[in-house]
Amino acid sequence: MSRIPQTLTIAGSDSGGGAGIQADLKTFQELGVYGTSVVTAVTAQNTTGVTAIYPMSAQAVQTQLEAVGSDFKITALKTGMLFNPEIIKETAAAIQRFNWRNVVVDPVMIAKGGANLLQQEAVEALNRHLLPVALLVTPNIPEAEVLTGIPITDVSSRRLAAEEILAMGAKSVVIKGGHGTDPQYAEDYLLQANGESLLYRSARIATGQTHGTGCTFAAAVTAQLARGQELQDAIHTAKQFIHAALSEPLNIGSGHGPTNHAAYKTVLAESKEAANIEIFR
Ligand SMILES: Nc1ncnc2c1ncn2[C@@H]1O[C@H](COP(=O)(O)OP(=O)(O)OP(=O)(O)O)[C@@H](O)[C@H]1O
Ligand SMILES: Cc1ncc(CO)c(N)n1
Repeated sequence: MSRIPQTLTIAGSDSGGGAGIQADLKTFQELGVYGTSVVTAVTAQNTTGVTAIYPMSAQAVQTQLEAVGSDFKITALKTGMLFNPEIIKETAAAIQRFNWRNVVVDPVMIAKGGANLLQQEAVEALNRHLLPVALLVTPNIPEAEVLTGIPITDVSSRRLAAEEILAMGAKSVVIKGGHGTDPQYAEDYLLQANGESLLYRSARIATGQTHGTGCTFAAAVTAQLARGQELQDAIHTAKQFIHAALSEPLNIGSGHGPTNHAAYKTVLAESKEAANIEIFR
């Protein structure tokens, strides 16, 4: 009997349900993998913004990691909001202790409304402890700029920033283009340690309902890795998943609404083209 792939998200709780742990678990479920979770912080949050952050103690994170790691066979995991250096260190230590592979690091820093989800002094800890154990790092453009100190203004500075992130020890990086300035396309740029690069391009959807796009994208990559897909294909599926989730908005909340995590399955069931994603080498 083949067992369901088991995954883990180490992230913050979003009471609004569109980002963080909630987005991750919904995405895992939609893609047919079993999701476990380690909560790093509880946020009071909705589509209009974050009103409070309650970080867990390092010990609370460590004991959750122990509970998951001692029982489940985790074949892929993602990290999201980690908030402070102590939580980052506990996370990196558990990854090593349990010999977890297929580690996707989403270096969550700032919520769409501007709230700081990662303390300033945690950036160095992220670079030092987590990037070296990452199979894939998934910064958006501003996060890639903070990680590297390189302003991303064109394709060559984007490449330079990606190279710098690999130099910190990550095996691959995808710089997501949601924050890009191109009105026509949303492009995600992948660079791997072997020098191979790919560009995933979709049409840019004109919508304000983008709360949790980054979490959802990284969770979809994680689910596909757990299911045995190769990295380049896992990113392709994730891009299709987020494109579908943005295409069929739920229209809930009065601010930046959440994406529709169920849309990808519906699109597949109707055997429509999931999304026209162009890939350039
Ligand atoms: N308007 C859009 N149309 C199509 N795709 C989009 C759009 N906005 C974002 N995406 C896609 O969503 C994914 C996440 O990218 P983005 O840069 O928005 O992440 P993020 O800023 O980390 O998100 P968040 O912080 O809200 O969780 C990428 O695959 C990106 O190409
Ligand atoms: C808990 C949490 N994690 C990540 C994000 C980034 O979208 C958010 N807004 N909230």
